[in-house]
Amino acid sequence: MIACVVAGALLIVRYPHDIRPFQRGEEEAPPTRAGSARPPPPPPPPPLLPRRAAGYRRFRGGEAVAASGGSGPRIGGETRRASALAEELSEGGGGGGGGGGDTTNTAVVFTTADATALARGPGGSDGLSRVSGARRRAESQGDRRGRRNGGAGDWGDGGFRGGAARARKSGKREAVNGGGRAMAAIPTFHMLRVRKRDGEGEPLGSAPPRLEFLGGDGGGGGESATSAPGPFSLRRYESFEAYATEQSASGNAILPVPIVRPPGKGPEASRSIPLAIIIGTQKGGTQNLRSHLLTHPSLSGLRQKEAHFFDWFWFPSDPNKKRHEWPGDGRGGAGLNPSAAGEVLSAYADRAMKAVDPSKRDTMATVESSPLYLFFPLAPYRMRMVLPAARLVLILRDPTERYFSHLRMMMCGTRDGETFDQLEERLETYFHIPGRVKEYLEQGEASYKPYTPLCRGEGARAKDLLRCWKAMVTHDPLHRGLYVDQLERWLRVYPRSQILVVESSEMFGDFTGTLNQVARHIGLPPHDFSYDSRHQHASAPCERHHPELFAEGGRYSRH
Ligand SMILES: Nc1ncnc2c1ncn2[C@@H]1O[C@H](COP(=O)(O)OS(=O)(=O)O)[C@@H](OP(=O)(O)O)[C@H]1O
Repeated sequence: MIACVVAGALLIVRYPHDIRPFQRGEEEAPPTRAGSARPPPPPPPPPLLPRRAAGYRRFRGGEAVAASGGSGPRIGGETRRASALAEELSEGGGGGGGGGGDTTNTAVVFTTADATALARGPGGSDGLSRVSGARRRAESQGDRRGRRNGGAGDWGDGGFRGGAARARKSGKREAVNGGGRAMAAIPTFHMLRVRKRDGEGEPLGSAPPRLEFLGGDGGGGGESATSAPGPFSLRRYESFEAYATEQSASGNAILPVPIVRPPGKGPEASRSIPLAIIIGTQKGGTQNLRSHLLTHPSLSGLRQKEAHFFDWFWFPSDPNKKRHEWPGDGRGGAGLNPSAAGEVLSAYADRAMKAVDPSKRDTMATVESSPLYLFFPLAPYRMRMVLPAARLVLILRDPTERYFSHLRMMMCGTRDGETFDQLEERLETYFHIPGRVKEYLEQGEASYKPYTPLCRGEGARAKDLLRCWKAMVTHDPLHRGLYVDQLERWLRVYPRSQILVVESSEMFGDFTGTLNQVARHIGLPPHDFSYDSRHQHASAPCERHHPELFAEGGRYSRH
């Protein structure tokens, strides 16, 4: 019995399956029999692409149409969820009602797996066989571990272990690169539009999901889009606690943005919390958007672009607290009382409002942008606890474009004294990046399964979401493009009306138009924005360090 328990515990330590959002079906690996000398069998390789047929026939609400306007192929169960979410995102909220007929075009972002299905075409199996081919090649290298871990990825042993890293270390780069040569182009078509047909859509869920760890009134998720937040105003409060008290009494009503000046201190000590928060996506054009918004006369600047207050980089001042603990995380649904919320807001103001532009000190309203918020599973819940009326802005970029932008950024990021080889090694260890990019993406697709309901926030508690996070982040550049799951979590806690979703491509095509749209959403008075290309923060210059790696056929090329 004891041996059994120990063996079971070892299994859990070796393969902490409950932190693998995509692999929960495998989590019940049978424990070894007590007394057996044989080591526990390795877990089966992760399944190939998720089965698609089941959900999709039931989806009658939307016809996937390629952004180019052509009829798209029929796509699977995950898409159904994405499409249902799209309805939620569409003007007027989710559900089958509402007039307009065949008119609603909604930005939807599909997963890489969906994109593979698209690339494959209706009824085709090419994508699957390509992935299988890669696995077979890995097997033929005779490296079982490479097959298990490198062929499709493995979340065990404290992180994603890639065959690429191992093959590279053991000089077997062929094992990694060889598969890439035979593969077809990476599907790049990850963003579609869904044409919703009147009355046929299946809503995401008519009842708002109950928030189990946030507590309170169950959050705003599932509420239909009612009114836009409206113009913002500023009000001076004695303390953030006073603001939090009023906020908690007023439910989700949008209160004036609080300005608090600590007693006995001068105006330079005044703080306010940001008026609006750009929550992502990383590499979506967030810096450019924020920089331009801050040219608005009603807004002040911040020293840091990213406050990282609600995410992993939250550093509590109390050294006894673990870094990842955030006030309220462990309260099992009790949420925060106004006094605790006041403290949190004060810390947020300190952090986000560090260096207000002196010439604009009277304005005291600003915009924060931390693109990690979208991806960090606890961020929506944390934010909702203290900022139920936040005005959120979300920029979504084609996941493939986003991925390559992310990659270019990382490949520029050598630390002091670090050689490029060392940088590659480091990224390999953390994110399993090198090897051929094509293969990396295909491996990601091969191992992709839709997030579990838990990792999408259904019934999740803080500790569950932290586990999900640890699994996601090991494959960060790929997973950040899986927007559906990320959005679902936000929509559980914030009403649709508070989240403005902008597509990068549209923003890049009409920047001032987007600025006006965002300004309206966050309640700024109209302003004649002009575009300044110096704020773009393009990562292209980094490519120049190693153009051969990014050129066609190079290690980081798209083809
Ligand atoms: N106007 C316009 N036109 C075209 N492209 C634009 C524009 N504004 C921002 N960008 C591109 O957005 C990428 C940077 O995104 P972020 O600022 O969100 O990056 S970060 O998350 O803050 O690191 C970065 O993408 P890449 O150059 O592809 O890496 C920027 O070039």
